[in-house]
Amino acid sequence: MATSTTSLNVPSLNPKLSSSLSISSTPQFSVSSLNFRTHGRGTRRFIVLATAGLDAKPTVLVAEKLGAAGLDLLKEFANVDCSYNLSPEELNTKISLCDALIVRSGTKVSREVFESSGGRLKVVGRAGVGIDNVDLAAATEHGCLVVNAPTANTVAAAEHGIALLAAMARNVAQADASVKAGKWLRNKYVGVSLVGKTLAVMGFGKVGTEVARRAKGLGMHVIAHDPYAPADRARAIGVELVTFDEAIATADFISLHMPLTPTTSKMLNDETFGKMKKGVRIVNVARGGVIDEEALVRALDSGIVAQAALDVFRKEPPSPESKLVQHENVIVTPHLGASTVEAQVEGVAIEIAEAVVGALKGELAATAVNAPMVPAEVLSELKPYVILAEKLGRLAVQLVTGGSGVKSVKVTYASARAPDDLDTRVLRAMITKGIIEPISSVFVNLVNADFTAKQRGVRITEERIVLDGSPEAPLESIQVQIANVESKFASAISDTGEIRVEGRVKDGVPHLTRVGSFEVDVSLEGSIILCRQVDQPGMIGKVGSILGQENVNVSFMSVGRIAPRKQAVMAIGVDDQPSKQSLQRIGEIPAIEEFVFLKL
Ligand SMILES: NC(=O)c1ccc[n+]([C@@H]2O[C@H](COP(=O)([O-])OP(=O)(O)OC[C@H]3O[C@@H](n4cnc5c(N)ncnc54)[C@H](O)[C@@H]3O)[C@@H](O)[C@H]2O)c1
Ligand SMILES: O=C(O)[C@H](O)COP(=O)(O)O
Repeated sequence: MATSTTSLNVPSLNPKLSSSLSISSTPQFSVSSLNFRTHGRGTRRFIVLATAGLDAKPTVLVAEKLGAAGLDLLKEFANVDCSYNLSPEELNTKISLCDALIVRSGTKVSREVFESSGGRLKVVGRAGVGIDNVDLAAATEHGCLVVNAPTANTVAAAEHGIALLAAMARNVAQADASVKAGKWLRNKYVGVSLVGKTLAVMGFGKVGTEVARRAKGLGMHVIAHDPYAPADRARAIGVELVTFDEAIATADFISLHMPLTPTTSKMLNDETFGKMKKGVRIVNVARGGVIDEEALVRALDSGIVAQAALDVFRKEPPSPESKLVQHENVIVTPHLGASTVEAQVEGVAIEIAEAVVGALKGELAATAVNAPMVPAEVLSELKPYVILAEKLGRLAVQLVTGGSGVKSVKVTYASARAPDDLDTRVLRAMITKGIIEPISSVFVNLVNADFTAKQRGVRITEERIVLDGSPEAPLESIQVQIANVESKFASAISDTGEIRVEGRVKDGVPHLTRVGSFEVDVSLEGSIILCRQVDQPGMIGKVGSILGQENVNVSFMSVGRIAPRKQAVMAIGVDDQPSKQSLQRIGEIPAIEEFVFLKL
């Protein structure tokens, strides 16, 4: 049965999106724009979650206990529903009313959760490090950002690892139980010393490093195995990085600190236990799944493993009858690694609340785990190009004749920057968004852009033209070409047979500068009418007067022509949508050979 405390009476603070850039207006809380804010956090890296239309409070479901400091932060911005111990069915039902979900390790955020959310769930916040309880693939497919709190429980977990190490070596738990049972077994509980022993730290990340530091302070010889850790970081604290086999073969104690992934799953198994020093002692504050638990029982029974201290289990809570839990040489704790007052009341709670609120506001998420990381300063510089990219995608796809099928898109960036100095992932994502959103009900953001394109069979290739000259601006132009399609505006087809639109940023404003083989210049605001005509005097006036009669404001007009009195393309920017009748009258102007109305 779920316990539920809901706090909805929070101050009527309307979230303000600072420095925000709304690219399209879609319903509240739908993720459909990119917002930028530089946090001034030095070199931290960020990704963008696109969020739009936040003119009412979002709802955050907190499904596991979160520290008060975090809840207070959330309540300043959102309606907060604290509902603990939800069954999977209850979670699936509730989730469709929530914009964000915060969990710890006790809640499985499965594919069904994302499917049940009906597209409303925008952020999952994991109040801790391990994200093995969140279906990341499903989150990404649904455009849902997953953020975690990767730093605030590091010391707590490391201290728990050391606590278990010492408690195991000195039989603290067993001796405590026996004294409480009225016994006094001074000979039975003789322990082993830590000083001078070799500790193998498996996974030399944040927690592993802190465990290593502390173990060195206890006089242990520390080695570590981590295929991805830099050797100089290990050397700096006097730890040698070794191979997996060397680590397990030489260690008196093994402490596990790697994440649970398909590669690390059951990495301690019958075979690897067989390679260990007889009498090895194992501490696990990482994840239960990295050990084959049945194999560990066999290794304990055979004496290969003298003792084990376990904070985590494949299935939590483990069955009370579990042979492993009941083994006399095993001590256990109920996944307490992160559970200190310092880590939970403030640390993790604040870290995750800030990440979730920031993501809901459309700010840059520093701790996103399922989206590409793009530095804030890069995003800030690319801001107008991001708008340009989406609008070019949107224009290009509207030029495709219905039923043609968009399969092959080529994006060409012309820039004086060295290729390594231009990160185009956000631009590619926004072009994808521009192309896919007008032709489907799928909502696209930086999280799911590549996945969505792949799923719809749209192949997006990118090409760079390296220009001479000053690399002041990141880009000179962006060109979007759609191949193997017919166009409802034949003039948009380039001499090489693709639909082609090109744009650039002028004075911070995105402009359309080429359609097919015609050069134009129209700012990408409002909507655009493209007309092909025989170049002759009075055309601008004729079209302008039809629009004027309907009070449609013309923001920009530009004519691109092959040669005087030959074919020309006129691009007309309009603030409002003209009526069908007006568009029809424009089409009936004798010199006009074809025209198209495009919404931006
Ligand atoms: N018991 C708890 O309450 C508790 C608390 C915090 C963290 N944890 C667990 O500890 C893990 C580590 O946390 P962290 O903050 O140090 O994460 P981290 O990402 O900083 O470190 C994980 C390290 O494991 C390494 N690694 C990955 N694959 C490996 C492999 N096959 N072999 C060896 N090393 C490998 C990575 O390179 C990385 O350096 C988390 O994933 C989480 O599951 C548990
Ligand atoms: O991965 C983590 O951060 C730890 O396992 C802590 O999990 P918890 O938040 O459920 O205590």
